[in-house]
Amino acid sequence: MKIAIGSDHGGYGLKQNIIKYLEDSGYEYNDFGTYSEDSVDYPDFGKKVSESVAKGEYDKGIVICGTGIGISIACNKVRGIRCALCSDIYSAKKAAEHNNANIIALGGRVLGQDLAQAIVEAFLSSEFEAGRHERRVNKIMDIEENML
Ligand SMILES: O=C(CO)[C@H](O)[C@H](O)[C@H](O)COP(=O)(O)O
Repeated sequence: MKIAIGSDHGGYGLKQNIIKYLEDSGYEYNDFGTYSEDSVDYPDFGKKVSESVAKGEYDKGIVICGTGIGISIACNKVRGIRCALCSDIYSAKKAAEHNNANIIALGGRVLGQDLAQAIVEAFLSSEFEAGRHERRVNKIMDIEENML
């Protein structure tokens, strides 16, 4: 599985920790930045990760800002992206199983490193269950296709 990961300065520290987890777990990944704690704008990094996932270059994405809110909003503006902001393991698992989320957003100023790693592990190791959930996800994508 190929993973795209990105953050702003508020998520930089947690991103480095998650990258270590990805490496230790044998995931292939690309780090779209940011590459320091210098102040940057989270939409720039949400866009890079989202476009790479939407194009099919990566299977799933991980994005991190201070709260996870701003970068998740930005990601969800990209056609084909279903980005789920998660602060617990159950939601991360269900984001994959029920919502077919292709990006998870985390709050670098919200989560401890161990919990964040467990959330990422739940998201990456869970698969879409389809069935009744497929109908609902299709309705979400219909909204995107027919936006005003
Ligand atoms: O979600 C966010 C904004 O909606 C993020 O937390 C940003 O990382 C945060 O806004 C950055 O704030 P800063 O004061 O510029 O570090």
